[in-house]
Amino acid sequence: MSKYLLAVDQGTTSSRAILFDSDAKPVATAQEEFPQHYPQPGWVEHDAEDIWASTLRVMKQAMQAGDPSAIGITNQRETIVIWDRASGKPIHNAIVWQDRRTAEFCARLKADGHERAIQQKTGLLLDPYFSASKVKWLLDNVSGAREQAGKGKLAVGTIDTFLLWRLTGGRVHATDWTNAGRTMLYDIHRRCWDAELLKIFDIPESLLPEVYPNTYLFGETDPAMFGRAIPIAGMAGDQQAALIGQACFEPGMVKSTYGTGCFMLMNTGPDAPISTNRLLTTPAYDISGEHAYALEGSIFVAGAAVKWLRDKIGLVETAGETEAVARAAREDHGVVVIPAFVGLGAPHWRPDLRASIHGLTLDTTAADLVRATLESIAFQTRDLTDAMAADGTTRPAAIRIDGGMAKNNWFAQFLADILETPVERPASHETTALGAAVLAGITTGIIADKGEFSQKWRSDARFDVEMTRTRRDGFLSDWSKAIERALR
Ligand SMILES: Nc1ncnc2c1ncn2[C@@H]1O[C@H](COP(=O)(O)OP(=O)(O)O)[C@@H](O)[C@H]1O
Ligand SMILES: O=P(O)(O)OC[C@H](O)CO
Repeated sequence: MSKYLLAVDQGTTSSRAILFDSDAKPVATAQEEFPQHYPQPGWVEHDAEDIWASTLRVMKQAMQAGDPSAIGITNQRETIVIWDRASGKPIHNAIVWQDRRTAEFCARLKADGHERAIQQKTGLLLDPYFSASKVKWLLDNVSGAREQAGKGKLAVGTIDTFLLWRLTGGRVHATDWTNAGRTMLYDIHRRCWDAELLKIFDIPESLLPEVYPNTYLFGETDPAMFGRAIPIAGMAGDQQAALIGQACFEPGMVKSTYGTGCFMLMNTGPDAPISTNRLLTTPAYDISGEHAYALEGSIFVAGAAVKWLRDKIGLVETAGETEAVARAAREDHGVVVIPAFVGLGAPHWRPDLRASIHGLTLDTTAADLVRATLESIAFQTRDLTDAMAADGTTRPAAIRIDGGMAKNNWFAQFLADILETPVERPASHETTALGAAVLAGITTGIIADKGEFSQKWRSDARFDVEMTRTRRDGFLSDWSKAIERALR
C-alpha cells in the first residue's frame, strides 16, 4: 500500500493541502482563498476561524485521494493569534505579518537603544513585522486580555500553533523553533524563550507554547475529525519549509520564494552569523538532530503588487497575463515602481514608507507600469543579494526560485539578468508544501533522511544570465536613484 503524506500550507492569502506519495510526488491538491481585513490603513487582519475552517476543508478534500500516514504543517510566519484556553475561541482577529500598527512602539524601542540586544539574541531587526509587538498590542487593546493572560487563561501562537491546537482538540500547545524564531521573544542561540525580551514586550510567559525541532511528533489529530488519529509529525515556517523543499541543505545554497512577499534564505549551516547589512538571522531547520541557520532577506510585497495591478488598478485580468504584457512592453520606459505598499523590509526596514511611482510621462502606458512593477521585485531581490555579499557570503552558483510569481518566465529571466546569477526553477512547484511533507516523512521513517530527498530534487527550467553589463547597470542606477528619493 502506498504511504501518503499530507502537507498543510497555510499562507497569507490561501489555505492549501497537498497529498504527496512516498516519492514526494503530489497526488491531490486543494486550495481555498479566505478574506483579508484592512480595518485601518496599514493594518492587516485575518479571522482565525476563516483560517481554521478553510484549512479543515482543504485537508478533508485532499484526503479524498488517499489516507495520509502523517501530516506536516507549514504556515505564514509571524502572524499571531491569542485564544481562550477553555473555549478555544480567539479573543481578536489574528494580526498579520504585514500589519504596521505597532510601528511607533517599535520606533520607541529603537530610540531607547534596544535594537542591538534584540538582534544579538533573536537575529531580527526591530520592526512591526515580527510577532512580539503585535502580542503586546492585543494584550493592551483587547478588553480584559491582560487580566485573563495574568490568570493563565489565554494561549498565544503563530498559525502553526493555532492549527495544531485545533487539530489535536485543544490538547497540544506547541510550535517549532523556526516559527518561535520569528516572534522576537526567542533566543535563537540558547534555543529558549528569553525572559528579558518577555519583559521588554510585557508578555507573560504562561501565554507561550512549547518549542520543538522540525522533525518531531507534535501530536495526533482528534479521532473525531478525520475518522482516526493521524500523527502531526513535522512543522516549519513556510519560508524555511521552502528551503527544505528546495533541498538547500548545504551552506551557501539559496532559495527565493515569490508569493505574497519575497523571502530569500541562504543556508549558513550550524553557524548563526549576525548580519551587519540589515538582513535577518533565522533558524533554518532542525532535522533528526542536525540544525542549520539561514541569513534571510524579507521583502514584504512581491506577488501582492501583481494582485494590486489586477484587483485594484485593473491593468490585467489575471496575474499570468503580466508575463505577455511585460514581454511586449518597451524596455526604455523610464518608470520605476517602489512597491512599499506596507513599508519596505530588508535591507531598508522603513515601516513608515508607502509605495510610489517615479518617472511617469504623458507617454507612459499601462504595459510600462506592469513591466516596471515586475522589474521592481527583481531590483529588490538584487538589494538582498548585494547585502548577502556584503555580509561576506560567497555569491551562489544559482538561486532556486518558487512561489506564484516564479511561474512567470519573463520575470524569471529578468531576475537572472539583474542578479547576474542563474535562476533555477524546480520540477515541483509546491516546494513549501513539499518541505512540510518531507519533515513529516522523515519523522515517521517514510523518507529515510534529507539526503534521500535531496537526490530526488530536479530543476525543470534554468534561466542563464543574458543581459549586458551596460543595460543592467542602467536599470540598477535608475532603481538606486528612485529608492534614494523614496527613502528621503
Ligand atoms: N504568472 C504570474 N506572474 C506574476 N505573478 C503571479 C503569477 N501567478 C501568480 N502570481 C502572484 O503570485 C502570488 C501567489 O503566489 P503564492 O505562492 O500562492 O502566494 P502565497 O503563498 O503568499 O499566498 C499572487 O500574489 C499572484 O499575484
Ligand atoms: O504567505 P506567504 O507565502 O506570503 O509567506 C509569508 C511569510 O511567511 C511572512 O514572513
